[in-house]
Amino acid sequence: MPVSSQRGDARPVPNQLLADLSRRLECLSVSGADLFSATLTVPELDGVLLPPSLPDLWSWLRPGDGLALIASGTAFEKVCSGPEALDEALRGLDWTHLDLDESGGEPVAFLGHGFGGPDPSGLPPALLRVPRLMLRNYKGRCDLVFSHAGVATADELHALWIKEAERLLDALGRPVPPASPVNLIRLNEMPSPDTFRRRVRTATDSIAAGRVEKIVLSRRITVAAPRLFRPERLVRELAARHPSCAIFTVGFGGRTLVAASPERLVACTGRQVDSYALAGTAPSDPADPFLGGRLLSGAKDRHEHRLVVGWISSVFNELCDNVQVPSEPRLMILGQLEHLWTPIAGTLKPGAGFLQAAQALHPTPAVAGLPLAEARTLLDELGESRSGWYTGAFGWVDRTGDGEMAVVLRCALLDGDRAEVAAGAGIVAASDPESEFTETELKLRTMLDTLRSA
Ligand SMILES: C=C(O[C@@H]1C=C(C(=O)O)C=C[C@H]1O)C(=O)O
Repeated sequence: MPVSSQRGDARPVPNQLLADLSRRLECLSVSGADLFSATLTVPELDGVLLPPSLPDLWSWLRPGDGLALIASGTAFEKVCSGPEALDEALRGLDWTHLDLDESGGEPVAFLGHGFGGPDPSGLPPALLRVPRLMLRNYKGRCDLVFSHAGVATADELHALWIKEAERLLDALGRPVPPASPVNLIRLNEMPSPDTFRRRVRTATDSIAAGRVEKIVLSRRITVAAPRLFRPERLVRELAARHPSCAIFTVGFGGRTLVAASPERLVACTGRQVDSYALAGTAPSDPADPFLGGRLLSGAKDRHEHRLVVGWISSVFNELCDNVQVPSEPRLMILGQLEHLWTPIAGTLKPGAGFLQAAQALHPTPAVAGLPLAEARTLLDELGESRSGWYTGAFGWVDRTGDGEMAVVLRCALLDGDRAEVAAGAGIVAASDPESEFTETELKLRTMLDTLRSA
């Protein structure tokens, strides 16, 4: 079984890799701990950055940072009632780790959740998963992390882990050829364009009446393709087009959520934590000599952005020391779109951790509104519904509390030949229904254009 690197599907990996893994994993057995993981380095797979075709694919990529986490199988999974329950589930785990090559590579749990409230897609409100096998590539170096929940003899553990390694290596050996673009058919749209415009008007009336300062309204479209969508093909397209984004897949019950999110909810390394305020959007025209000028000098977008910066800063002031907030936003350019962007950083206070920060930051006013409670009430009154974890969060955390979660945006929920895509826009006092509609169309296009080649 020749296995080749996914960089150019060109570099063969020696066939004895599986035999070597088998030898190195001999004589390990688990007793006592809820969860047991073992990490070993695998130079033969260095440079593998893209996920292969695997059922129920879970993966997290930051192509720009040379990071890929590719999961195969499940050692431990817990469906939770919401983000708070994720924290409890993780805290309660007794997790032992054996670092066979002393590479320092920690095992990770993937975790994600929806926006909150009913989710018509039927995805669970929150999920925690530790894969049976995770391939991690960071800056070209590869390690494999094997995990198991419950007691197992050395023979049982060996058999389970080698079977999973076989499955992953076999999948990595199969190339993922690109596909020619197809036309997509729009099947349905929620709400209709006119209803969306009407909701924007009601929202600006509510803002004028002093009920809320900002509210985010969204649209969702289901499309059909003349072939089955392939998550691994969509990931390749997204990684090529948006290498600075967090690109992730969450496979569940035959469907797969795929996203290329520009918005970091939280990232944590040691005690250092940061989050992105991303709000204020305009079409990006590379031929425009005043690129970004409209956004950086526009009163409406600056106001919309300032509200998000202020809110995230106040969460950071509760949880962190040395909070750093740049005085001026930068511009984030993503294909046809540009956003106002302020990265906010701090040092976690004693007692505060990654999951606490992730919970406190969800949902930011970039995806919900301000003040939050009133915005949620108004969203319900307007009939806004969020499906398939859109505007929830997804990411990973290791046992030491290092990790990252992204806001679920620029996403598609793939189901056979169908895909559901969603996009929203922040509404403030000066918002105009037609421009907000156009903004959501542009955001939808990020995913719809890419889906044509998936
Ligand atoms: C809600 C979305 O995007 C959010 C809203 C933005 C805005 O209103 O300008 C910009 C980026 C995101 O924080 C989306 O992409 O669906």
